Amino acid sequence: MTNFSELNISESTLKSLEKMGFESATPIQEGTIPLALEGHDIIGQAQTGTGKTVAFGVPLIEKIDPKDPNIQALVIAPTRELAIQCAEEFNKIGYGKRSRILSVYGGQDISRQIRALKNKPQIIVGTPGRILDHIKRRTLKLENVHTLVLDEADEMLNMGFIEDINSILENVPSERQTLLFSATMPPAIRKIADTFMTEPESVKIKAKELTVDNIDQYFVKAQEREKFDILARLLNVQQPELAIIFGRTKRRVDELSQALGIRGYNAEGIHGDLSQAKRLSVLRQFKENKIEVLVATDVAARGLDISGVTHVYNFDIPQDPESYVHRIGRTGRAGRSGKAITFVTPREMGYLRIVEETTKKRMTPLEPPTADEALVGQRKVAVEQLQELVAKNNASGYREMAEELLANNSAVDLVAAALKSLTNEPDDSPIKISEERPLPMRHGKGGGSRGGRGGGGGGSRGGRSGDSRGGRGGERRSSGGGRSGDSRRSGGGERGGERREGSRSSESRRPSGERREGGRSSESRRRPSGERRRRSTED
Ligand SMILES: Nc1ncnc2c1ncn2[C@@H]1O[C@H](COP(=O)(O)OP(=O)(O)OP(=O)(O)O)[C@@H](O)[C@H]1O
Ligand SMILES: [Mg+2]
Repeated sequence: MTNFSELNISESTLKSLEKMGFESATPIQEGTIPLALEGHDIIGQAQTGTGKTVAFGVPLIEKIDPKDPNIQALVIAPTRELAIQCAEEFNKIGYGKRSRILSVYGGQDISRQIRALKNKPQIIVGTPGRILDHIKRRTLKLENVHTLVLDEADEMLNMGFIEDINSILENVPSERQTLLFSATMPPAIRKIADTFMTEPESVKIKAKELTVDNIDQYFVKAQEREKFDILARLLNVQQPELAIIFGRTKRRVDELSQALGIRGYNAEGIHGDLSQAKRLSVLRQFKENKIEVLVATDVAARGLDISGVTHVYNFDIPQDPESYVHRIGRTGRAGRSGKAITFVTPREMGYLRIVEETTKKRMTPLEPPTADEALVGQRKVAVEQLQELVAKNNASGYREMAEELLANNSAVDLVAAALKSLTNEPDDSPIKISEERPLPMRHGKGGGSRGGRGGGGGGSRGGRSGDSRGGRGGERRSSGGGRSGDSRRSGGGERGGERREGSRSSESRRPSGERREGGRSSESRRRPSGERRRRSTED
């Protein structure tokens, strides 16, 4: 454990870190901060939730000249929420130096941002589309930028932002320091490094597994139509403090959050078709524990740091192992423990194996709880609630009524009735969740069956290049349309249900005729150039 004071950090920043409650540097911070302070370009890789933001945030803040009113640093992030979160973290790190930080992202009134840009921010954190928009409007001047950060660069590549980033960088001096960070570094990241960086130093925190140890990983094998009831029972039995449920499409997220609401859970959905105000308010309520279950597309998979997330459920297994790593990484952060439960249909078992091969970690099979077990879970909560109420001792207004009731009934009957009324009994109100098509058949690298666990993946449909793209006739999506930031965010031309938001999942909808290469690395799944589409909603 290294103390921050050993890392050549200024007094004011050390004070900020202390104020943030950090005692010692995490390995990625220890590995990158001194190198970055020496001016090297850096590719930093470390598991989810291990403090990468501070790893680039500290050198960034250290390099800001407080007397220089120009924009000195630019940080690019793939989603709006992440841009905001980074800016908030920098505000804390830069507290002592009074650094001026501004986030710019799509979905927020641009004239407000233009006014804010006039207040001489020194650091800009933003999403690619909106940054580009400001450049085109000449409201963002980047000629004095000396430090550039790409957070979750591989995701920006997946989302088709590479051209935007290229255009942005034409406006940033080539004489600069570039820092690039992510928990996963698929081979395609090399391309970004070659394009945007100068002799980068790679700092990879060696770990046996790609996922942190403190996340217990399970899978539940179930048919598509059984998944919702199993999910509801799992929530009853596992009693998460805060849970994130990932679904594959926006429609899925809408249906799931509604269905959970009907069954009595405090759930809300978040995806790219919601207004920015709604996205932010849902996230805020979740952070404040006013919502217990957040249902999300991959828009919430990267980088978001919400303490108290004890469970992540992959209602749909993600298509890419990288997406899996980031999704489950929303729990088990900063050394806390967490549980990740992934639903997989028998047909999709091949994906599970690919995920396991990538993470180098086996998931434990989990038997779906029975309705009785779920009921036991809910009753336990009712007992706890009742005990809490007694402990609070503020029900004096009810004592007289209680005595009356006790005069005419047995105490046991009364308490039993009270418990029953407090129990959210698993209810069977019919819920309609549209069935998702299973992912195309796919084998794990090893291919063979694993001791009766899987079985499923072996199909005969020549899957990889074929069935992934066929079939979903009538699907449309915005083609990226106008180049300026806002135009492509709304995703207005897309159809309600059919869209996928997952990173590379859009691959599966490529018009036929384009071959998807086999192999499991995301390099091999990268879209051929010229076919770069962005996920429509995130800038
Ligand atoms: N030195 C430290 N000591 C204790 N906690 C820390 C330290 N550095 C960062 N943290 C906390 O750890 C949590 C995770 O940090 P951060 O969001 O930067 O992770 P990350 O590595 O970027 O994860 P992801 O890959 O998911 O983006 C945050 O709540 C952060 O405040
Ligand atoms: Mg991060």
